[in-house]
Amino acid sequence: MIEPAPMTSLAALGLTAQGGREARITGLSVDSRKTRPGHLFAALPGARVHGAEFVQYALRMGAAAVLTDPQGAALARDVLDENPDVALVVTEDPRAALAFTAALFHGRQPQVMVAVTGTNGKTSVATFTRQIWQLLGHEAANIGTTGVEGAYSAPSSHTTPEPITLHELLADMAAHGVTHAAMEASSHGLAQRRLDGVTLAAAGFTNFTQDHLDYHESFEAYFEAKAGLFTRVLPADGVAVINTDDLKGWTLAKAADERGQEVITVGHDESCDLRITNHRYGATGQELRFHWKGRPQLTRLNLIGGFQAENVMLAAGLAIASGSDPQAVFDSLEHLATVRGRMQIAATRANGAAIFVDYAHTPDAIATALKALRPHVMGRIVIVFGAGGDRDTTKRPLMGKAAAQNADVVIVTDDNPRSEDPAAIRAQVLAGCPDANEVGDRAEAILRGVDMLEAGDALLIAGKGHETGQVIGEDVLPFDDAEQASVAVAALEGRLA
Ligand SMILES: CC(=O)N[C@H]1[C@@H](OP(=O)(O)OP(=O)(O)OC[C@H]2O[C@@H](n3ccc(=O)[nH]c3=O)[C@H](O)[C@@H]2O)O[C@H](CO)[C@@H](O)[C@@H]1O[C@H](C)C(=O)N[C@@H](C)C(=O)N[C@H](CCC(=O)O)C(=O)O
Ligand SMILES: Nc1ncnc2c1ncn2[C@@H]1O[C@H](COP(=O)(O)OP(=O)(O)OP(=O)(O)O)[C@@H](O)[C@H]1O
Ligand SMILES: N[C@H](CCC[C@H](N)C(=O)O)C(=O)O
Ligand SMILES: [Mg+2]
Repeated sequence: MIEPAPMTSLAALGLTAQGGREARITGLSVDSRKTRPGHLFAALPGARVHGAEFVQYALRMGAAAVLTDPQGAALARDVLDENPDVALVVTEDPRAALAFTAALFHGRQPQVMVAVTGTNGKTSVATFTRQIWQLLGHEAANIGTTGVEGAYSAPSSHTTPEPITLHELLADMAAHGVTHAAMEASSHGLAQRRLDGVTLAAAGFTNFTQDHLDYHESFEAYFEAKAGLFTRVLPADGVAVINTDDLKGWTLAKAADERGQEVITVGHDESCDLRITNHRYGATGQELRFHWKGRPQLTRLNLIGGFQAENVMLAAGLAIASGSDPQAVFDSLEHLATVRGRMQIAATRANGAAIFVDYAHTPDAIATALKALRPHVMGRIVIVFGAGGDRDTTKRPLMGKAAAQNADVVIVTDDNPRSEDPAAIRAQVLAGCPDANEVGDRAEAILRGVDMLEAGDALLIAGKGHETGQVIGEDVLPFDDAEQASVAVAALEGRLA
């Protein structure tokens, strides 16, 4: 990683400490266990505990300053009174302050940045945007669930990295010549102000359906978090690129317009700036006809699923919104490659039946993925899926229902049970699809699914996409759906020793 920028006084970071006290800041931390001498420790209100409880440990590790909210200042008052040399910055929204502080501390980001939010499609849109930029000759990367990919590679533990990690990363990307970056804005990331310090040229919205109701209080709170990308993070001179096939898109387009942002609408409606008019589906891709500002365009996409065409259109809109030439963008689309684990053809049986791996892990995504597969498939569609442990429990029966309504054969299995009893999770899913087959072991479920395939049939293995592990309790066991699909085909067709 690069050396921090030389702006290390609190004032240079835009912060004012109580009593005007100054401090020389050598770094930033939110976790007392990672605090180092001279750090500004951000004591943030948490879901479980207030970070101010750890101020005493942060000071023991050598913190020179503390950033917190009034509640945190009260909680840590005794320990701060005993350490009068430590500068204390109190603000109503310390997460937002931390985001701007991290941006100033690290000082650089790729010149052109865009972000995309929505329940489903963020990784796909960010990846397609990066691919378009690369095809146009830019040094580009995407940041999100699958890590940092493109002209710069790094693993990531979050879909939207935390501000300190994020700005350290962006500065390093810029130092390595990355000029264009597309990032995912998760609802957690937006609610926690993780990307408030990023300067965006454009922001995109895909769609809004159920997920994460374990974290957000209500549907409205979940939507408000997403809307923050347009109402708070994207500046007034930024461009909002919005899929209006989802009615919530119109609400966001109005909000963006009211802030003075230019709006590019994407979708099937006649009024859309980037309007999809026709798809023709084949076994390995689709042809797409669309209009840009009323003028027709034709392209072939080597991608499965009508929704991937919508994601491509949103990515094209983001590239145009951030300065690329529209015709050059449209000409690049036929070269786009499948996003790992998103409607990816993982294996094919000797009889031609194809096996797809997809990351659908919400009720809407399961329904969408199955419906999207239908026009590419002449025979039956079999689905193998489960629901993750320690996540929104209310989505489980709805995922089961979506599978039963849209597939011909349903096999319910395990998907990252984490700390929960896998059989109990399966039972909750099965409540929505009582006629389904239940096979707990995911490898066996995939084998059974593959075994059922006759000529013209297809198998959709949903939920894990690019993931390479199955999380059971505290253990992560190696597991890769695409690899298991190949193993199953080889085993059934006698190609294994
Ligand atoms: C639910 C959630 O988002 N939690 C985030 C939140 O943690 P929290 O509020 O539970 O923190 P807490 O445990 O109560 O602790 C409060 C504070 O004390 C600090 N602390 C704690 C212990 C200690 O010894 N010392 C110390 O300083 C913590 O660093 C924290 O700042 O604030 C922490 C940092 O301030 C984040 O690391 C943490 O993300 C956790 C790791 C996480 O798993 N988040 C996931 C759910 C997430 O963000 N997912 C989205 C994608 C979702 C999707 O779209 O699929 C993502 O963008 O990745
Ligand atoms: N535009 C879309 N509309 C509906 N469903 C979609 C759309 N795009 C993707 N999906 C479904 O959602 C799944 C996840 O796609 P993707 O990884 O692009 O979304 P994401 O928003 O990044 O998800 P996450 O919240 O996990 O980061 C896909 O595998 C597919 O099943
Ligand atoms: N980012 C999502 C991914 C879910 C993927 C699925 N395999 C699961 O474990 O539920 C989450 O953490 O909720
Ligand atoms: Mg994602």
